[in-house]
Order: sequence, then C-alpha cells, then structure tokens
Amino acid sequence: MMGRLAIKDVRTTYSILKPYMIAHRKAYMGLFLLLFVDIGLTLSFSWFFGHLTDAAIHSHFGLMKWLVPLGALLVAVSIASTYLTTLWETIATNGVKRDFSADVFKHILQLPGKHIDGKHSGDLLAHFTNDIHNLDGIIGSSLIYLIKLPFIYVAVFIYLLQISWKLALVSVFVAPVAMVSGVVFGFMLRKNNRLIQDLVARMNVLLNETFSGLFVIRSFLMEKFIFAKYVNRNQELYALELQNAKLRGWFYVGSQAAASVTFLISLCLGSYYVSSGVLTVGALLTFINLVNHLVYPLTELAGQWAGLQKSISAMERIFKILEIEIESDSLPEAIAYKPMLSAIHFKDVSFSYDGQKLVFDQFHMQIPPGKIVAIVGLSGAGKSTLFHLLQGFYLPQSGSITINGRSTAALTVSEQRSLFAHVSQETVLFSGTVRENLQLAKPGITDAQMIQAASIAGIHTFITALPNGYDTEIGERGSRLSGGQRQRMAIARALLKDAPILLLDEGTSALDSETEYHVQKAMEKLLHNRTTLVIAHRLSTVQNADLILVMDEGKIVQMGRHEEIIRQEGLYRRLYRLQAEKGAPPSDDHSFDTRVV
Ligand SMILES: Nc1ncnc2c1ncn2[C@@H]1O[C@H](COP(=O)(O)OP(=O)(O)OP(=O)(O)O)[C@@H](O)[C@H]1O
Repeated sequence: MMGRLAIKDVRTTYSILKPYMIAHRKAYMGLFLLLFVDIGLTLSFSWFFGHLTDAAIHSHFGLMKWLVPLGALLVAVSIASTYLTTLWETIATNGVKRDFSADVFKHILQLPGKHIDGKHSGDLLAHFTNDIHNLDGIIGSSLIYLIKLPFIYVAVFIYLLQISWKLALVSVFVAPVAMVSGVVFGFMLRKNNRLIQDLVARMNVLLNETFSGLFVIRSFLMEKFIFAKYVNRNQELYALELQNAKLRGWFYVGSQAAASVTFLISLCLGSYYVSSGVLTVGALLTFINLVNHLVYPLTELAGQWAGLQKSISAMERIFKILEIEIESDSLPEAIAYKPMLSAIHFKDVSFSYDGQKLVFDQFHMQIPPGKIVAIVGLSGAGKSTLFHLLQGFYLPQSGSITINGRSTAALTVSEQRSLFAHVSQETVLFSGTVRENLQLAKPGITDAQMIQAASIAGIHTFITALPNGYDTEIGERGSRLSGGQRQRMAIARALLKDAPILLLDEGTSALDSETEYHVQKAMEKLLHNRTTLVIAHRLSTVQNADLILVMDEGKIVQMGRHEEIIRQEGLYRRLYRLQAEKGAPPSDDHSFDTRVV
C-alpha cells in the first residue's frame, strides 16, 4: 500500500500515477515520438513557406516543382500525426483513469468500518464523477503540452539563431516572464480549484441525500429549505468559477501582451532588415512563422497550467482516501463452510467507535455451540455493535473474540465474514432482478436452490406472480417491494448463504401481523443446525431461546432461560412488565419491544 505522503507538488502526484502511466507506456512513448514529429513539422512548414515565397519572388520554377510535392507530403504527415496524437492520447489518458479509478474503488470497498463512518456517500461519489476526470490535466494534453514546450522552444530558437541572432534574442526575452507568472498564478489557481472541488463534493452530498430521502423531504415540507441550500451552493460555485476565470484571464492577458509585444518587435525589426537587404522576404516569413510558435505556447500556458493545478488538487482529495490503511490485501470472497455448531467467546473486549466513549469495557460473553441465543436490552445497549464486532466491521481496541477457539484476529476477512449470515433490521437490496439479488448470497447458486430458499422464506409464490418472475426488476434498493417482501428476500438471501452462524435482528415493527407471522416462521426455519444470535423484540423468540442475554450499557446484566430470569428482580422483568402495562399482555403473538422503554 502507498505510504503516507503529503501532496505538495506535481512530483508527488506523479509518484502515485507513475505505475498506471507505465502500464500504458506504449501510448505515452508514441505520444513522445509524435511530439518530435510535431516539432519537425513546425520547423519544416516554416522552412517551406520561406523557400516557396523566395522561389516564387525569384521565379525559381525548378525549385517550386519539388517544393510543392514536399508541401503535400508535410500535410499528409501532419494529418497522420494529428490522428495518432488524438488516438494515443485517448488510449493513455482513459487507460490510466480506468485503472486508477478501479483501484480507488477497490480501496474504498476495503476501507475499515471506522473510516467509512465518517465519509459521506456523496463525497465518495465526487471522487468518481469529478476528481478522476480532473486528472486529465496531468496525464493527458497538458502533460504533453508542458513536455513539448521546452523542446519546441530550444528547437525554434536554434533555427531562429541561424536566420538572425539579433531577432532571435529579442524574441525569447518573454519566456522567463511567462514562467515566473505561471508559478504564481498556478499557486493561486490550485487554491481556488481545491475550493471548487470541495464544493462540488458537498453539492454531491446534498443531491445524494435529497434524492434518497425525497419522500421524507416532502413529508416534512422541506422542499423550500433544500432548494435554498442548493441555490446557495450553486451560487458559491458560480462565484468560485468566476474567480477562477478572472485569475486565468489575467494570466492570459499578461502572457498574451508579452507575446504580442515580442511578435510586433520581431516583425518591425525584421521588416527593417528586409528593407536594408539583410534578410530575404522568405526568411522573414519563416522567422515570423516560427516566432508565432514561440508566442502561441505562452498564450496557451494559462489554460494548460490551470488544467495541471486542477489535477493536483483533485489528487489531493483522492489521496486522503488512498492513504487510509485498508483491512485486507485483496477483495474478500465467500468461503463455503460445512455445517458446524459454533461456540463464540468474547473475552475482556473493550470497544469504542470514536476512541473516547466506550461501548464495551472489558466485555465478557460466552455463547454455547448450536444454541439459539436471544439478546435483549434497551436501545443503545450495544446489541448491534456486538454483531458489527463479530463480523469484523470494527475491531476491538483490546480483548479477543474467538469462534470455535480460533481468534477472529487470526482469520482472514473472507473467513470471518463467511461464518455469518446476517438478516439486519434494515433490509438492503440492490437494483437489479430478484434472481440477481438472491444470487449475491453466494457464487454458483442454482435455480433449484434459489427457489427452495425463496419457498422457505415464504416469498416464492409472490415472485412467480410478478410479471417476469425471478427476472423482475425490484428497483433501487428494492423500492418496488413492500417492507415485508424485502425482509423475506433478505431471509432467503441468508438461507442461500448457508453460513454456520446466524445473526438476526428482529426489526418487524413495520409488518402487519400476518406478514410478521410468515417472517417469523421463515426465520425459524433458518435456525436449524446452527448457532443463532437474535436481537429479540418478540416474546415468542425470547421464550423459545436456549439462552437470553439481557444487555444494559455495554454489559450483560442478566442471563438464563426465560423461566429463570423472569423470576429475578431486574431489567428483564421490568421490560416484560412494561410490555404488559402498555395494554398488550405478553402472549406468543405480541412483540417483546424493548425499544419503547
Ligand atoms: N457508527 C457509530 N459511531 C459512533 N457511535 C455509534 C455508532 N454506532 C453506534 N454508536 C453508539 O454505540 C452505542 C451502542 O449502539 P448500538 O447500535 O450497538 O445499540 P443497540 O443496542 O443496537 O441499539 P438499538 O436497539 O437502538 O439498535 C450507542 O451509544 C450508539 O450511539
């Protein structure tokens, strides 16, 4: 992995992009060669104009006869060179961007949970919609241009010296002025570009949150507020772009003025030399043409320089992601475990999300193999955190978690995550078909297995009634399905993963009684031959559990079977009674809703 680097300049940016550019070295070498072809063409065309003019003035038809086909040849080479430059530049630039963005994407997929927490999805999105494309300046045309500049300068200057050394000296005095102002403006542009890119990222966050929460926005009548926020940010962006344009404009005006002065002085002096017989008309034409090639790059410098600065500030943003240590070297893959009854042991586990407030302090927990364990407790007690730690989404600061006597620290990410099938409270499905969503569970799932799992989860009949059956699109995040249907899809997905340990979160408040009953039945079928941890909200689950763990503020305050702990004075009985007082006397069909307390 890349070490910690502070992006300060172009060199650092290139040190990151170097391997990607080397991978496309053929295209870059081609472009480098074409650069010399281009310089050769520039000199040849100028030479051609001068000689053709002199030949015409002096009626040298013999010379003109072979100059004309030579001119045609130069045009042909120029056309071929333009075509190849366009092609190779696209191959190089897009090739580097394709490979680099794939690596950035892979890196984000491998970021540890604690680093994902602090990132906005819109901000991450901006790396791909904005930052990667802004790298064009440093890997594409600006790079070629800036490499070409010194070469063309030297080549043209040597040619000019041969025509008239006095004129040549006059014509290059502008170069150092342009260089110095380029550095100063470059610095200012980079600062401005950084602000623009940060703002674009913030706008992405706003857009992302707006579109994903559109119904909440409508329900709370937040449209005006959101719209005003968007308009303000857009205005801010406009102001920054304007500032950027002014900077580029001044740089352009400066270099244009210096270039025009150079051109005019050369033209006046040159005309004087022609009238005094020192230069021929053809030589002056060659000279003026070449001076243009010195002047033109300087006027273009502002644009190229801005592109380069944009790239560097884009890379600064991407680098903040790249410098975070990832949790594994490669992307994890599902491993097939044979059915096994797993014992889980938390020993002196201390954990904090933010490094300050401890969720677990020297936490101890032992889950016997093959049992159904219900976890109950107040909201914020640490139940979900327990699931996060088990699956290795977060690592404990101290202590150990062992599964069948093996520490999770010794497991690879693939090994650890393949041990669990998780049905979470908030069901996340992906855009695509029912089949695609179910097949995500494990590679190589057959249709027969898929139908079996969907039948157990009680969703097969519903799926077959859809217009395209298993090939029906379910919309973004499964939006075309109801809450209960989504949950049963998640159960089918967990069944197909067929992992040794089940983690269930009974968040069924959104379901009607009949759906809840079906979901519950489907979940029960998941429980055989495995160790199961259920964050329990239903009395039936709690009563049927082999073991109940009652959690409070990151500690297990009571444990045992329902009949045992209901007799004890403590949180469990309080929760149970409160449920009864709510007017819903506990029975098998009612929710053991710990959240209401
Ligand atoms: N990503 C996070 N970053 C910081 N703190 C967090 C994060 N997730 C949870 N917490 C905090 O950790 C504590 C335990 O949260 P956890 O989600 O494990 O509780 P829970 O028992 O599952 O609650 P609930 O029943 O409401 O889902 C809470 O104080 C919560 O605010």
